[in-house]
Amino acid sequence: MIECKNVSVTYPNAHTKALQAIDLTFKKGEFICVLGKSGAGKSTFIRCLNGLQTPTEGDVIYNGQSLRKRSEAELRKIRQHTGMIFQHFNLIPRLSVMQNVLTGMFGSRSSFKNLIGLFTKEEKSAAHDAIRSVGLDGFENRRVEQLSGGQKQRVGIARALVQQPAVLLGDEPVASLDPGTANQIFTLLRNMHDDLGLLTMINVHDLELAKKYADRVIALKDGQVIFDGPPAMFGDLEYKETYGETSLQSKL
Ligand SMILES: Nc1ncnc2c1ncn2[C@@H]1O[C@H](COP(=O)(O)OP(=O)(O)OP(=O)(O)O)[C@@H](O)[C@H]1O
Repeated sequence: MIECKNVSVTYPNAHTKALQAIDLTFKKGEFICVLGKSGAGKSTFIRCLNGLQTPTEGDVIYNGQSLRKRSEAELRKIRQHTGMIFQHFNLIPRLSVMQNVLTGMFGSRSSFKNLIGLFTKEEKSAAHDAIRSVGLDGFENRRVEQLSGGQKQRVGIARALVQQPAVLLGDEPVASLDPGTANQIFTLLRNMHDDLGLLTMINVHDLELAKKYADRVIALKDGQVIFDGPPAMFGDLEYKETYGETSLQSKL
């Protein structure tokens, strides 16, 4: 479904590569967590998968289509069914929950319709359904700035849902949340993943979340893949190699 072929990224003026020759294939139905310490390349990697970041070498093949040399309009079309959720939610704080969720449909509508903010009954009904499915029934008209972090991330997930996603990407979506809320968000994501048969890929700092929810773990270090396998195989040695220190559990 998504294939990375020898993907490298070197940022302008950087001395080292943020990603180095990544060769990986991801299939529908996989729930993947990407681990790595700060600066390992996790965000760069996730952003390459939907064309937000262009590899300086190599290519990303998305459903058989190369993302290389695409115009912004072509990329928007290709990623129409790729939902993305972010650490800081990327919502519009002064707008309502409903208005924020409806922006998830922008990619499939004309710019004119988006500009005048005209939505059909069916579109509004689909947004209502998404809001209900993330547990925010009754919050439709609430301004997003009045919500808690966990509720904001639910809005972010509802916005991704109305895109009718085939792929869901998360760039540290629970890094700003307390452990209990982080678990609730991961439960919601996992249920959504299973119900819709998605390909889900999420950057996460917390190994316990990765072990609890993922089918596959990828660990990055200095822009290279140092582990790719089932969470159960990611032990103390792998932890030490990834983070450069011993896991808390093995110290206890
Ligand atoms: N826009 C940029 N310009 C220059 N260098 C960048 C840019 N974005 C990231 N980098 C560098 O690329 C490397 C990988 O960064 P990236 O943000 O992908 O890591 P990360 O694993 O997501 O880190 P974190 O967990 O802190 O978000 C780092 O060395 C970082 O400093």
